[in-house]
Amino acid sequence: CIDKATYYAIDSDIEKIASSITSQNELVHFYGGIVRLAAHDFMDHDRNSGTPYGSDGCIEWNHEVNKGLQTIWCNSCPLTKLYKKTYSYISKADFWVISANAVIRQLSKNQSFDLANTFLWGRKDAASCQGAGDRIPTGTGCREVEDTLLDAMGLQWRDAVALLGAHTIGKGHEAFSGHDGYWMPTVADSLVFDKKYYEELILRTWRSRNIGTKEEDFVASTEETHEHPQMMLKADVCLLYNTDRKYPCCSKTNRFLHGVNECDWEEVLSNKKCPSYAKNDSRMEAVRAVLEYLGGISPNDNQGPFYKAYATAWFKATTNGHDNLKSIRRTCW
Ligand code: HEM
Repeated sequence: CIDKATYYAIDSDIEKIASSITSQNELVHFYGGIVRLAAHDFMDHDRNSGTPYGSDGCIEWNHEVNKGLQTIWCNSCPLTKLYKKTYSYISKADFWVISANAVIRQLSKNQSFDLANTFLWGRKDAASCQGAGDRIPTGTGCREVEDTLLDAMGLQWRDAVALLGAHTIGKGHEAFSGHDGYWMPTVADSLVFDKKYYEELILRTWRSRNIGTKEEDFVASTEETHEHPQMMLKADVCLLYNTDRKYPCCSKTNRFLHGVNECDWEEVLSNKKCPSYAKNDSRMEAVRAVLEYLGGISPNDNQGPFYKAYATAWFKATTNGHDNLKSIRRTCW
């Protein structure tokens, strides 16, 4: 049984670990890594396979795509130690989802976004999940998002767009995925779970980076990126622009900084505008979702549409493939 007291005890234990981390950069990775861990556990679900996997506490740790997760879950990692010391009577899969829920609550605006009411427990851990790593998307674009999140996991575009909004927290690492940078302009912004991901996506000039390598992605053209590069994956930018059709490209070709076109800082890309989707393209559903989660005309602080969609998508993703999960009780006694 998992009751409310246990659920919130995990939340507060994670807050305690976070408060002991003094470096902001490490804190960003601690928080971001926990949500990524839960996501990698559920993104291997394939409803069309004889081995559907999903949220089952099983990850192919040595797979390239999971690099970096071992800094969150390992014998000496605070999260793992917490689990082993106090909560090992519940499944790892449940613990990872509760931990990610805790991160999201703690980093949400006014700590108001609490996923406790939609949390279900009872996931069972799998001892092995061979091939699971091959199912996790690496960021090549929207064909891959369709294959994984839509076709295999059975989600809608609006769910996929909401889940990718989690990139508002955390960062990419040169040493792990090879994608170096934060999705947000500042480290402080990367510690807030809000709709800023969509604002950044739509408002900035994004130009292709790492062209011709397997780390192809986008970097923001902005003077605010002094402390670190601000980046987006192809899987992020393709929610608005058809980067599967044209890459390299630049999202806004008519902006200038110090007299130089923002697309032409490293490569000349001002003649390669990222194409919009045709009106009848099924991916317009993704574009419409991005616009919806902006919450109205900018600037505004309306987190409602994003939080609502995220809760729906997160529920589907974390319960996928399970049919016997239960709500948390008021008390187990
Ligand atoms: C198409 C799907 C996705 C792709 C291609 C993708 C790709 C990536 C990549 C390449 C990184 C950087 C890893 C590193 O270098 O440390 C990353 C980090 C992250 N991802 Fe995703 N991701 C996807 C979906 C998701 C989902 C569904 C979630 C959660 C709902 C999520 C949450 C995160 C978070 C929070 C981080 C930051 C990790 C940290 O700070 O260490 N991602 N993702």
